[in-house]
Amino acid sequence: MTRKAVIFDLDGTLVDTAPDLWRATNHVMSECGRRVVTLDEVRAFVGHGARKLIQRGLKATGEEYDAPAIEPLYEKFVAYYRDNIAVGSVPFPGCLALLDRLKAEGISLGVCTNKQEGLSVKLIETLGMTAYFDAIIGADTIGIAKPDPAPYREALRRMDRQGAPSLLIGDSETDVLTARAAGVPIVGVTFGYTPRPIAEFSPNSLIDHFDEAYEPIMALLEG
Ligand SMILES: O=C(O)COP(=O)(O)O
Ligand SMILES: [Mg+2]
Repeated sequence: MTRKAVIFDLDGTLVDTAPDLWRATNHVMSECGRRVVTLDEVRAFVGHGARKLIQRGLKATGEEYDAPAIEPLYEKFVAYYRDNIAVGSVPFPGCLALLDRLKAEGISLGVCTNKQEGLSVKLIETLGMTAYFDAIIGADTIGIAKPDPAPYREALRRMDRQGAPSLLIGDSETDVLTARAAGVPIVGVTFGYTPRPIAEFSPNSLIDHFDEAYEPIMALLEG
């Protein structure tokens, strides 16, 4: 059996979660008497967890709140999002076919996200994707978020793939920095959420669609 591992970012990489993150953000914005934010705005706010997403929404629509004042908004956001986690969220085109193909090769698959672990597990379950993954690590799993490499390494540890050839697939600068810090290659996807195109951060490989992902993944895992 191969000892290889592929670890995926979640928001903007495996799953197009923006529609539901957008609704949850506007739920909180309206509580604060703010204007509605657009879907494109929310796509640029994602990447550093829900607290940062809310703070960016507040900044775009008026005054920012200080950290303690974000907490009740965060609670409201999470409660709403948990109940509406996959209303409009779907895996990106070609995602499931790629996961099937990698799994058929015996490659261990994991998730390393800055979303909360509980929300990530619920989203993946709701979309019927649980069986693909040997580990799902969120920002709160070990209390350390990407771009620190610790959550990536924790995913490998739980997958029993420490020291094995592995790589990260992600959509943002955070993912590129995480992979660099972990000393592994990064495949960037161009269809995700990032204020600056991921190409600017020079990922080892860049794909526009999951149909293009298999060959570069296998080549990078061969090293
Ligand atoms: O929840 C976020 O802000 C980011 O999540 P991701 O790390 O899966 O892109
Ligand atoms: Mg992402």
